[in-house]
Amino acid sequence: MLSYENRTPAATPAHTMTSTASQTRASAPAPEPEHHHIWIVTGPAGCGKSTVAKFISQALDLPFIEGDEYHPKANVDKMTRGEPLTDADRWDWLTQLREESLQRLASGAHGVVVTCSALKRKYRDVIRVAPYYARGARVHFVYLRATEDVLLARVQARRGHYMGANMVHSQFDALEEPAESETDVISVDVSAPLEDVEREALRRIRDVVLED
Ligand SMILES: Nc1ncnc2c1ncn2[C@@H]1O[C@H](COP(=O)(O)OP(=O)(O)OP(=O)(O)O)[C@@H](O)[C@H]1O
Ligand SMILES: O=C(O)[C@H](O)[C@@H](O)[C@H](O)[C@H](O)CO
Repeated sequence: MLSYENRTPAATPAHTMTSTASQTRASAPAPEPEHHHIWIVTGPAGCGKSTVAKFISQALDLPFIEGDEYHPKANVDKMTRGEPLTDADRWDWLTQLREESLQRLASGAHGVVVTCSALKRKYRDVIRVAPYYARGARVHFVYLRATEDVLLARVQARRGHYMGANMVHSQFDALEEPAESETDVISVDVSAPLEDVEREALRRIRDVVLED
C-alpha cells in the first residue's frame, strides 16, 4: 500500500507536538487520505505503459485499469489492420476510462492506476476534468518518454499484440508531448532498463503524494 501514512508526520512534525498530541496520534487510526489519486500512465505504443502501470499498481496496492481493454472492437480491428485511430475513434474511450477510474474511487479505492496512450493534450484534458465529478480526486499523468527508434525495437520484439511495428510512426505523428504548463505530468525517460524505469516512476509518484 502506498504509504499515505507517511503524510501524517510530514504534515505535523513530531518535534512540534506535545506529548498528549503524540499519544493521541499513536492510538488514533491512520487518517483517510485527503486526495484520491488517478495515475494515468501514458505514451505511445510500446513505451511500457502496461508493464510499468502493473508494477506501480502492485507496489502501491491500487486497482489497475488496462486502457487497451476498453477500446471497442472496431478500434482494435482498425489498429490490427494498421490504420491509426482518429480523434472521433478515441473520445468515447477516453470518457469511459475517466468514468471507470472514478468508479473505482467511488467503490472505496484510495487511488487507481490506468494505462491510456493519451497522446494529445485534448485527450489528457478529457481525463483532467475527473475532479469536477468527484471532489478529492486528483489526476496525474506519468508520461513514459522514448524515441521512435527505441519504441520500434520494443514493439518489433514483442509477440502476440495487435499493435504492429507499422503503427509506431503514426503514434509519434499523433503525439503531442506534455508541455511544461501541464503541471500534473511526471515525465520518465524509458530508455533505461525496465527495473530503473519502474523505480524512478515509483519514486516520482511517491514524491507527488508526499507533496500533496
Ligand atoms: N524499460 C524497458 N526496457 C526494455 N524493455 C521494456 C522496457 N519497458 C517495457 N519493455 C518491453 O517493451 C514491450 C512494450 O511494453 P508494454 O507492452 O508494457 O508497452 P505499452 O506501452 O503498454 O504498449 P501498448 O500501448 O502497445 O500496449 C514489452 O515487451 C516490454 O516487456
Ligand atoms: O490512442 C491510440 O492510438 C491507442 O490507444 C494506442 O496507443 C493503442 O491502444 C496502444 O498503444 C496499444 O498498442
